[in-house]
Amino acid sequence: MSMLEIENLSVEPADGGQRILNNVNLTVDFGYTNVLFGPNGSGKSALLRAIMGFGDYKVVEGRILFNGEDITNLSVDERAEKGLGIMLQRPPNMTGVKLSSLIKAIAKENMDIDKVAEDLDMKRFMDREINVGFSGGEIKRSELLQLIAQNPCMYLIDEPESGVDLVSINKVGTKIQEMLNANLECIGERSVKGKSALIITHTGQILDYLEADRAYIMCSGKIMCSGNPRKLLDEIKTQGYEECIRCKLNQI
Ligand SMILES: Nc1ncnc2c1ncn2[C@@H]1O[C@H](COP(=O)(O)OP(=O)(O)OP(=O)(O)O)[C@@H](O)[C@H]1O
Repeated sequence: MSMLEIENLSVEPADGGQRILNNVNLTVDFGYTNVLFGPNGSGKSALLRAIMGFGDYKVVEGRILFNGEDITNLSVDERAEKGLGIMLQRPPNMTGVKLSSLIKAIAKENMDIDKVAEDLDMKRFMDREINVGFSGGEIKRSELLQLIAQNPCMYLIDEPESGVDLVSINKVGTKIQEMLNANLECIGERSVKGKSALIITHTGQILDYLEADRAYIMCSGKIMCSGNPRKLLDEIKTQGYEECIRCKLNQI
């Protein structure tokens, strides 16, 4: 059994429209960090949002298993209680809500969140309204702080490096790896010490700071292949995503 198992998942927009994900199969084993590559509009964010259970998508086929349990029809908060957490690509502004208030509400007792805030250079943002006027890098670091505060067993991370300078990518990537390695029991009904992650990355820059075990390539809402993250990234850099179809033929 893996921590996360996506079985034959097909997803459509909740308000109707064309299918976004088609028969997606993907797993993340206990203690593994997997990455997801794919061109713009291929369905990567939709997959992460569907795993977390956001209402903008409806599952029309397949299922999502977490720690062996079918969570396909659970609400977002039920999934969060079971140990899933997400760092969004474009989180909304939360006018009127200070970052410190949200962190206080969500932080788990066993988490030294002051230290995390300091390491992410977020202490000076604690009295500010969440994301209001934040730069691209500040939004990412704030999102990561919120994710870590919840201490989930499974980190779903959408493009941690987009719009982020090299120093911030270093901070974000290093902190993700540190938290994944931390010998700290994460939340969920089946608490485990080995946390797992599924990370969307376009450039692969984050791979300079964290160890990824397996990569998947998604094109047009389908998983085309999987394999060694560095090897697949090199193939994308030299041959582009057009090779996805050929890749499908050589599927691992
Ligand atoms: N609610 C929705 N209604 C209609 N179409 C949608 C909806 N959400 C996503 N889509 C479409 O589904 C496709 C996949 O979107 P998604 O955001 O998952 O792509 P992505 O791979 O994360 O792209 P990027 O790398 O640009 O962030 C896109 O063509 C997008 O326009």
